[in-house]
Amino acid sequence: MTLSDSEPAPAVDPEIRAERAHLAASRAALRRMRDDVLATETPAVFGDWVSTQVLQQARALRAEALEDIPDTPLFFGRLDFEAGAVFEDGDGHRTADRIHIGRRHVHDEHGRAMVLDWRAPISVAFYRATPQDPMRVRTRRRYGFDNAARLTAFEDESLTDGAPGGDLLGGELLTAEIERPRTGPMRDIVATIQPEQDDLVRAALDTTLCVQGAPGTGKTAVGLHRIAYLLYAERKRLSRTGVAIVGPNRSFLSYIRNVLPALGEVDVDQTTVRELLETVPVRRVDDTGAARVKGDARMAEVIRRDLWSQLREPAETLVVQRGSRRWRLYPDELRELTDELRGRGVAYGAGRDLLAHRIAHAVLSRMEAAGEACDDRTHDQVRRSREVKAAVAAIWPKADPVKLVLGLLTDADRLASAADGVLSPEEQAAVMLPGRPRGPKSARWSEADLALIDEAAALIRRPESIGHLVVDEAQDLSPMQCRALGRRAASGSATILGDIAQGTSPSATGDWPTLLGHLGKAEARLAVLDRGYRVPAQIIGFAARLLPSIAPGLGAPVAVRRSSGALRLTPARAGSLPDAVADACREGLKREGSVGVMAADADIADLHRALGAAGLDAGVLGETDDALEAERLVCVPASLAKGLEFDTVVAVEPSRIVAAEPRGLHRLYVVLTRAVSALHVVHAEPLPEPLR
Ligand SMILES: Nc1ncnc2c1ncn2[C@@H]1O[C@H](COP(=O)(O)OP(=O)(O)OP(=O)(O)O)[C@@H](O)[C@H]1O
Repeated sequence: MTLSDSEPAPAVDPEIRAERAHLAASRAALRRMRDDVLATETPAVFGDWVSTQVLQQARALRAEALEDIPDTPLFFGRLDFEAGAVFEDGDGHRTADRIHIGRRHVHDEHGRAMVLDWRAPISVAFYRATPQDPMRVRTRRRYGFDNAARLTAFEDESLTDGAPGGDLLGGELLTAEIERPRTGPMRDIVATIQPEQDDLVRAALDTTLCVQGAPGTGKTAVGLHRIAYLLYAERKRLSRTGVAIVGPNRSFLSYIRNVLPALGEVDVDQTTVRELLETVPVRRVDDTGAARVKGDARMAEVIRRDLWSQLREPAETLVVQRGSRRWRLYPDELRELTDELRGRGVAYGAGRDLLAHRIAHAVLSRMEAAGEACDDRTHDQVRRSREVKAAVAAIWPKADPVKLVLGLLTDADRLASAADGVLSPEEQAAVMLPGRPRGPKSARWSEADLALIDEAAALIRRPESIGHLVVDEAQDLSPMQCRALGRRAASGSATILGDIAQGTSPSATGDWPTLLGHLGKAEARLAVLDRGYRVPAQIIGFAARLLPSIAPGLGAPVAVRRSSGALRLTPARAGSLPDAVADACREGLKREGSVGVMAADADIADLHRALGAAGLDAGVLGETDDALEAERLVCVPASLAKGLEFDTVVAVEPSRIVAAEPRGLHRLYVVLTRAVSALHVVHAEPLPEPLR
């Protein structure tokens, strides 16, 4: 129906009108705050181009963080407190105690808060107050918005009228948010974070957290919101040391990339383990046996032994010529210096530098004893002399991590001596590199090799640590990858997120304490999330039939949603499978949201072609970074499904997904738990046994 000029516009509730006015005023205030930042002159630091650039970059980042994202409402809630709980003016005269809560802090030109940041301590009550413990809140208000971010509704919850609160906080607006048809990349959940999640989001920076959570319990959401929270609460500390999130692959990172910017955080490194460790190009996938041995923590001992076996017994007397005089250090003295350094547990590279210093020091002591005047310059000259350099090179040769691992994995005798008593002969044979690479560039490295190179690199020089590391899908990390990540958070803390039942890598962990031990974070706080916000109960019930086989002892999440008709199984004849898949896609596309067609990786190309022939345009995940944004219908190789969600999932031929890899049942569990509204299983072969 369209309104003609003569018809009056429908009356807007005065409360909504007032809230809209506050929203508009807040938006204007945010614009002013951003303009102010942009208008500040960054002082040109005289003659210091780098400092000027740093200041300008900081200003640009601040301005970017204050950008108003048009389809993201600036506030989403309001708390009305008991009078005097929050604000009190100078005369002791109490004013209205009301705060609007939003994604960032907004103030007017007098500095008065118009919207308070959800991360501020006072906002905690929005997420935790209940009628049993109202935290001085009288009323909690939540807002509803249309797709254009126009405020259209609100919902008040009285915390003082004695009515018992529900199990979940958020009432109908929460239900609407959870049931919202999914399209494109992930969104933040800042308006509806639940108490059990908020408790993890706001854990102190020094706490290393490990969250085991079934599919859809909000682990990724918790990890992202925790980053935003920590950057707010500990901005000073973290601006020096940094924050990073490590996800399983690029498609996943692309799926989550909008969440932190929507929360005003634009300066977080989002990466994969492979990218983090990639010092040589990866050109090969290891077979399961090799990957398992290379990922085993025993490899650390093999590498350590090989590196240190390069030290040589001092055999020759060092003679340093200074003017007409010669100064000697005998092999015994050199051995003593070397042993002392080794005993101190220094990194290999640092030990090498220190040896040169120690030798120079010993020579100088001799010179001084003979009455020569020495100073720092003399020390430097001796340390850098040809003779001292040659002695250090002979005793403590330079080491290169890539060459070390290449040498170890291409020379069976060298490996045998480093791995003696650590790896069995079969295990040693399994890790050897194929072919006869002539050098690091011609070797065909695998992803598991990267962690070995990183181990060697860290033994030579310890890497810098970052302030906080969030690792998602951590159950798939090998012990060697854990060590690599743990080193990067050695002086910081970490948030480790995962689900043992979704472990698909050859080295996937069977329990968290072991993995945390490899990370060097044995003291982590272990938490469990078990309320599922994504997958409807019927689908979870179906997928959970796999649990006794893949993760005995782990339960299914308690689904927050039921949706009738969410699960469909369609048996098809072999020849008509593509038609049945196309029909299922058409069915899914009738709804509002995204449709993910998931199949064994090897079947995706054929499936994509068949859909095209049936007149269905589909993207292929992994081929382009924006497949999730560009298309509503996306073909998803099973190996890339982890962490993602689609409104409808069409799971094609489960038995082939299972047969494709050793942990195929785990992979199938991941695939079956990606659907928000509907799961349609299409198969010509019999379903895997637990699903029959
Ligand atoms: N408190 C909440 N309010 C609204 N939506 C939520 C809430 N918690 C989680 N969700 C939604 O549930 C879905 C699943 O969340 P998320 O991807 O973080 O789960 P996960 O535990 O990482 O799942 P998986 O292990 O399957 O990858 C997302 O769409 C997320 O937005």
